[in-house]
Amino acid sequence: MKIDKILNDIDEMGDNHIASSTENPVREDAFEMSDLEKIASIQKDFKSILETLGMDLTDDSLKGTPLRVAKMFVNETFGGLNPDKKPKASVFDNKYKYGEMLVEKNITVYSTCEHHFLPIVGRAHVAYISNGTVVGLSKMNRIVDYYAKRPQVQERLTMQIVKELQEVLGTEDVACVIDAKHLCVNSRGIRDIESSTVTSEFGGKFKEKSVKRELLDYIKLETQF
Ligand SMILES: Nc1nc2c(ncn2[C@@H]2O[C@H](COP(=O)(O)OP(=O)(O)OP(=O)(O)O)[C@@H](O)[C@H]2O)c(=O)[nH]1
Ligand SMILES: [Zn+2]
Repeated sequence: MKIDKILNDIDEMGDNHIASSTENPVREDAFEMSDLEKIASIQKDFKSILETLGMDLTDDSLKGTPLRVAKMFVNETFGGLNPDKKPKASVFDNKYKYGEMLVEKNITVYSTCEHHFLPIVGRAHVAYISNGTVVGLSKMNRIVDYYAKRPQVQERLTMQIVKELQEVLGTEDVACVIDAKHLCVNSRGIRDIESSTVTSEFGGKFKEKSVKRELLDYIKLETQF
């Protein structure tokens, strides 16, 4: 009886409380509000922030800002919090039996640092080795963009991209490297305009030294943004 209860408690914790480390910390009731309701609520809250800062919301230039920001947050900047917007990745048979790695490099990353709500701007390089299935090239860019459009830390974003492509392609052999500037580091705080952050996740064969080396040779991290 006692052991049943313990097992049951663990089960419940698994279902309800322990988010896997690659998931964004999103509340379970996050989808109870429609996008329109979210926009209305953020509009009110952002107006309040501007008023607290002492801004005159009757000014022509400012009066539309709360609604503008609310729409931008829900539809654009944080659109990736809405699972309905997850890209449908069309996959095809690898009929031509292409057996080398495929690298989609220099994918634009616009994300938002979840600590300061300032932009993260950079490039993602995504690679996979086909296990019989190939994916439309643009879908890799779309997957990057979907996960980027959330409050993020770069480490999690990198892992989410790899995990999603592993599921889509049915193979562990997926890798992602992101090189990005965090405006919270560049424009405030330490104000180091030159520094950027590199994160990587190497799955399956990409853990092997020679395969990893090949990928790093292709992407040569010299991208300027
Ligand atoms: N690991 C990681 N850290 C991040 C990322 N984006 C921002 N940060 C860091 O998160 C940290 C937050 O630290 P805090 O000390 O709570 O914030 P703060 O007082 O504003 O820190 P400063 O930026 O040093 O002024 C900072 O060091 C940021 O540089 C990210 O994607 N990954
Ligand atoms: Zn930050």
